[in-house]
Parts: sequence; structure tokens; C-alpha cells
Amino acid sequence: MNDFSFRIGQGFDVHALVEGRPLILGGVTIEHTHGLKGHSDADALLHAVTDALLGAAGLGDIGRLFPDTDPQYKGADSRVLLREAYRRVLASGWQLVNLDATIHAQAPKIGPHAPAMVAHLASDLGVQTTEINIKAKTNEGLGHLGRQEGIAANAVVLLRKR
Ligand SMILES: Nc1ccn([C@@H]2O[C@H](COP(=O)(O)O)[C@@H](O)[C@H]2O)c(=O)n1
Ligand SMILES: C[C@@]1(CO)OP(=O)(O)OP(=O)(O)OC[C@H]1O
Repeated sequence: MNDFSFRIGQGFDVHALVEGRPLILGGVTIEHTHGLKGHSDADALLHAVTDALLGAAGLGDIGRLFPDTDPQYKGADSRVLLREAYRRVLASGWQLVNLDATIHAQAPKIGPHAPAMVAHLASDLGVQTTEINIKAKTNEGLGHLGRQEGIAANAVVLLRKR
């Protein structure tokens, strides 16, 4: 551990959009024609947040903690994975200051669902909702995200020593 009181981390995730799956982002089930494909519930936002937290604490990444070859995590609720990852971050001596994330989705509109996502993250990470910011962007029709073949998310966190 270094002598600084703060550490930053970033996370990224992308999942394919397919028919016959629910679309779950930030623990919110969003009405849509397609949902995200994955071993777990494929919540790309929560996976990016989990990786940002683990990265900032120097604890590796989500796939190392929860392998996608382990049947235990098949269909897993990513909020459960996030809470377990954050428990390890706390145990390693760090706690969240604030979190900023961007969802890259050509559709559907994320804005109306952002407050519910913020509420879930604040609750799971034990901070005020004012410390969590969720943004969204289309991909301006460009590339795989613009063609609605998938949804991606980026997250940045700041941790401080407990
Ligand atoms: N899936 C999305 C994408 C965007 N938004 C909101 O629209 C604004 C403009 O997005 P552009 O990609 O066209 O720049 C963006 O700032 C978001 O407020 C959204 O809610 N859901
Ligand atoms: C969450 C895990 C585990 O179920 O599976 P997926 O839902 O496929 O998600 P991914 O972002 O590929 O990374 C981590 C995985 O090990």
C-alpha cells in the first residue's frame, strides 16, 4: 500500500444485445426489445463499476473474483457480485468517495432510469446518492454500439483510506 490517501480506478464492460433476455442495467430492469447476453445477468454498468472499485484497490478484476466458468455465478444478480467485491475493497482498507459512470446505449433512453440506478448503487456501496453519477450517451449510430449490437459502460471511482 502506498502513502497516499486516495486512489482512482476505472472500469469498462460491454455485453451483446440479444432477443429473449431482460435488459438489466444498474440493477434496474428496463423495458426493451432486447436484453444483454452473459453468464450472469450481464449488467454491464455494475460490471464496469465493480472493475473500477477492484482496480482502485489493486484487487484484480471481476472475472478473477467471479469466473464465468463457475456455475455458481450463472444468472447471478450483479448487485450481489458488486456488494461482495466492495466488501473486499473495504477489507483492504479503502472506501468509496464518489463514482461517475457512462452507459453507451443507442437505445433505449437511460435518463428516466438513472435515478433508480443511482439509488441501487448508493445503497450497495453505502454512500449518499449525491456521490453517484450515472450518464448515458448514444454512439451516434456508429459501430457495433450504434447498430445496437451491444451496450457498454465505463466507470471511474475515487477511493480514500478508511
Ligand atoms: N441511451 C441514452 C443515450 C443518451 N441519453 C441522453 O441523451 C443525451 C444526448 O445523447 P447523445 O449521445 O445524442 O449525445 C445524453 O446526454 C443523455 O442525457 C439517454 O438518456 N439515453
Ligand atoms: C460476471 C461474470 C460471472 O458470472 O460473467 P458475465 O456475466 O459473462 O460478465 P463479464 O463482464 O464477462 O465478467 C465477469 C464474469 O466472470
